[in-house]
Amino acid sequence: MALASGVRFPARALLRPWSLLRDTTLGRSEPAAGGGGGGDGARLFGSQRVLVEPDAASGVAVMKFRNPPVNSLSLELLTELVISLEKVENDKTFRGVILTSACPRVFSAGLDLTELCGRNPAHYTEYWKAVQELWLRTYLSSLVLVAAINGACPAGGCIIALACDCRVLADNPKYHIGLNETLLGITTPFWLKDTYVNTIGHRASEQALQLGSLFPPSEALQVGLVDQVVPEDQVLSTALSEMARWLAVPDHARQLTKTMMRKATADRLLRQRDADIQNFVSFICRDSIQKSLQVYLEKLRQRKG
Ligand SMILES: CCCCC/C=C\CCC/C=C/CC(=O)SCCNC(=O)CCNC(=O)[C@H](O)C(C)(C)COP(=O)(O)OP(=O)(O)OC[C@H]1O[C@@H](n2cnc3c(N)ncnc32)[C@H](O)[C@@H]1OP(=O)(O)O
Repeated sequence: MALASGVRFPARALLRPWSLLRDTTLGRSEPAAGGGGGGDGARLFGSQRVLVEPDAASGVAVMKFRNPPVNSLSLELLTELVISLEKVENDKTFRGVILTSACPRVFSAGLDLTELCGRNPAHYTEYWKAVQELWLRTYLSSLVLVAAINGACPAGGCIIALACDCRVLADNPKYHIGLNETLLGITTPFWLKDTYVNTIGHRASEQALQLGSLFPPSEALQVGLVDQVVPEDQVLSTALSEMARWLAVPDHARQLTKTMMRKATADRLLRQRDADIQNFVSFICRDSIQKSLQVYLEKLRQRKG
């Protein structure tokens, strides 16, 4: 699939990209933002793991991750998110997207650890390209992106939220957000570190990244990781109000300003994408890293039982 940033998608997506977008119940979905959703528009954008509720009247689409139980970012979910975002972005009806979760209590558990364990280098290469692609597409999107964080938001979940223009978090002490990679025995790639620094500053990032801090809502607000913390049942309505505030600004001026603010960070990755992939693959293939990840995954599984 030819995308602006040059990423190649899984063979099945390359052969039949829309095979990933079959399904769905989308035509029957609830209107997103004050009516007008559903119908053919919804059918056009949604997929099995990404539910899209478009509202042509407001120009806003609500995009819900639907990869139970915890919206882990599998290769399929990453691919479907990129395709859905691209389709919304290419439809001039839309000026904004709200990213949220259709799974209870979890926004996203981050990268799918089963994609990082026990696979071969070709798989890791394909997977990391898809991670890069989603980040570039969200971080550089000309649309206004608002994260309506209605659940736990560790690691890769936080990365998606950080790429948005604005973050609204539900006020539930269980809904932690942050980059906890070090606790898994892995490190954060430089471009995600840069995004963290851009959001919460150097000193706070230095501490939080090394400690693998996951912040409860009040602390996330205090450190500037999120912009608003609101009662759980008001997350979506607050995200829609935030969206209206951002959409009140003329698109061209806002988009140019966004590009001006984000270009240097994105360019750092764009200049060395292949090297970043190679770094990732050789890092993740190390026996010690594989062992750490497997121990972490096993702990997660046991915690449940
Ligand atoms: C030198 C060069 C360096 C280059 C760069 C190198 C490396 C880059 C590193 C890449 C960055 C990685 C970032 C990541 O995103 S790693 C993923 C980190 N994620 C987490 O730590 C979150 C783990 N999950 C949780 O904490 C919880 O699941 C929860 C999200 C808080 C939800 O809790 P709960 O509702 O109680 O659900 P369970 O814990 O019972 O989970 C249900 C089910 O899901 C499985 N699972 C959970 N998270 C993941 C995951 N991320 N991937 C895959 N599977 C996951 C969990 O094991 C349960 O499965 P079973 O039902 O089979 O037991």
